[in-house]
Amino acid sequence: MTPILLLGAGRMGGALIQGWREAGAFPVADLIVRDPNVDPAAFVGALVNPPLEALSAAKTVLLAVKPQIWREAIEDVVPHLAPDAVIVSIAAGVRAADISAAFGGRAVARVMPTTAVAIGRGTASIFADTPDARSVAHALFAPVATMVDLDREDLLHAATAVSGSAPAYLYAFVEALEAAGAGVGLDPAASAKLARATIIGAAALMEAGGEEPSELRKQVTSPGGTTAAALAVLMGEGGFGDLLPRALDAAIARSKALGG
Ligand SMILES: NC(=O)c1ccc[n+]([C@@H]2O[C@H](COP(=O)([O-])OP(=O)(O)OC[C@H]3O[C@@H](n4cnc5c(N)ncnc54)[C@H](OP(=O)(O)O)[C@@H]3O)[C@@H](O)[C@H]2O)c1
Ligand code: PRO
Repeated sequence: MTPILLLGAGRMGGALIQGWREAGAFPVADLIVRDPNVDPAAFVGALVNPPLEALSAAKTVLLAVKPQIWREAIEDVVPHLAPDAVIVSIAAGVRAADISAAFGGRAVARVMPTTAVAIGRGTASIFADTPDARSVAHALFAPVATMVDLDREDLLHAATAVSGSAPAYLYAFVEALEAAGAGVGLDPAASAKLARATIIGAAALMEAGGEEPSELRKQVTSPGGTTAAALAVLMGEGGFGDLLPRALDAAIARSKALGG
């Protein structure tokens, strides 16, 4: 399945390269990077923006450009690809059938990853047209992500809302917690330190103990105590139970729109 051609090496393509490097998954010499403004020094050892003729060596093509420009980004590439190259797209919303048609009928897998692939702790929701394409997607993401196979392509919209976008929800929560802590009198630096360490510790505890989030929540929530008072706000009317379905609906609608 190598060499791997990355069309786009921005935040997500770059995160994958970093994760593969740290996991020792694919030698950097097996990577071909095509991204017009990339600094070759960031990908030493890879073939960076080679002449189009060199792209015929690629066995796997990772489509990692913005959904809005994917068609123009592949136009001059497709005629140079090997007939049996497998396409793996991480572009939000863009349908496998459209990608396959634009790539001359080649097999396609779609993956919705998260940025933590950079440290081998990503998540990857995977859908593929064919078993071979699914195997290629598995091989790309197994070294850096927890994988979930989807048996219907339309579920990728939901997976994007629940997983691909979700790291940003957590970071927004931490930002808000830090700001709220400063708002109730903590020094901003102390609030940031407390908020970040608390969230990281809580996530680590969830991972280490294997207990349900609801059980862990109960362990923190003394009857009639401070946590119960705060959760009445966060989980009451207008709280998480209302907000998250609305947020997921918004992400899903945007994912569908990006697919055209
Ligand atoms: N970021 C995430 O958390 C995440 C998660 C899951 C999936 N995705 C998907 O991953 C894809 C990339 O997202 P991203 O966040 O990595 O965006 P990004 O940081 O903008 O990366 C895209 C890269 O593609 C480059 N590019 C532009 N035109 C190109 C062309 N013609 N050929 C090759 N490369 C080209 C861009 O260069 P310039 O910046 O110079 O234009 C940029 O470096 C999107 O489709 C997105 O839906 C992202
Ligand atoms: N980042 C991409 C977006 O915001 C896809 C999921 C994460 O559209």
